[in-house]
Amino acid sequence: MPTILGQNQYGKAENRVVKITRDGDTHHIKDLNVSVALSGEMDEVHLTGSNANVLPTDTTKNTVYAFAKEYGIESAEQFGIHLARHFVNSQDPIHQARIRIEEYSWERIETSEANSKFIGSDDVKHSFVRKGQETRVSEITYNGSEWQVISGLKDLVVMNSTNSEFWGYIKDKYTTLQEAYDRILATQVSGRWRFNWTDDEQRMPNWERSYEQTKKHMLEAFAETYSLSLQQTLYQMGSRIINNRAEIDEVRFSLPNKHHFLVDLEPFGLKNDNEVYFAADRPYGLIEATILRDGVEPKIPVDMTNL
Ligand SMILES: O=c1[nH]c(=O)c2[nH]c(=O)[nH]c2[nH]1
Repeated sequence: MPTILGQNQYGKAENRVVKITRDGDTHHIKDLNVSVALSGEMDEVHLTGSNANVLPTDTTKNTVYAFAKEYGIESAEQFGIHLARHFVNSQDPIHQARIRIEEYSWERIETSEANSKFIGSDDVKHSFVRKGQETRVSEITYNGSEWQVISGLKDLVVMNSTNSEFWGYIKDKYTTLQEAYDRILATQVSGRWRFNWTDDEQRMPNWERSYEQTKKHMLEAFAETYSLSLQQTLYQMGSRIINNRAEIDEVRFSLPNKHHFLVDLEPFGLKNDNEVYFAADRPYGLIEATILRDGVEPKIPVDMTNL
């Protein structure tokens, strides 16, 4: 039975590229998910197995990272135009390039005036929260006499583009991790906090204001902590809440370490001066801990996935 090869395309999908532009100590982020699809004279590779017309998908991936360095990422559109033009103009067998780009937007974490004075600058210029609302969660339990209220949030994505190090850890025969003295620290915060209000008769917290303030303290602690580990940052976020919110006795965080690896651009004759990163989605480190007011019993479940 004769068969016909129909439409076909190929390339590397979902190249996660993060570009940090450093303007003094003010940093700017571009965070893209870039998918490349090429088509052209590709009959042979499908029909006979000859790869003579195939630019490897691996090369298309490398090109994305190299172009982030060479041309910068002014906008997704401008970046996509550079890539598409390059693939079509540089390789005769490639007649069409389709570049699809998703862009994740980031906003700066604002720190309050008092804290800014405390850290001696107007604002933290390297701390960001990803746009798009987090999910706010709560769990209310009542047994006829006592209340337990736990509130929290999930899917709040934050990043520090500097002021994070990780070194001095155990090295055994399986350790390959290089010590880091200036790395990106990024996480998707899942946090729960338990109120000490248990009784109708007592004054009830202002739940809305409490949430806003708790989130603010948590974000400020993330932005202002010079981090030697995500564990240390987590503890600072929790204790900042306990110290500033009298209505909360216990905080638990589950923080995935969203790793950003510097891309090796040396093979392309380019220097990567802490600018172009590969944002890996898995596996990830998972750092979890509870922070308690002194003398208080822990009640937030260790596993918060169903909370
Ligand atoms: O902040 C970190 N804590 C760790 O425990 C850890 N482990 C690791 O490989 N990287 C990191 N980073």
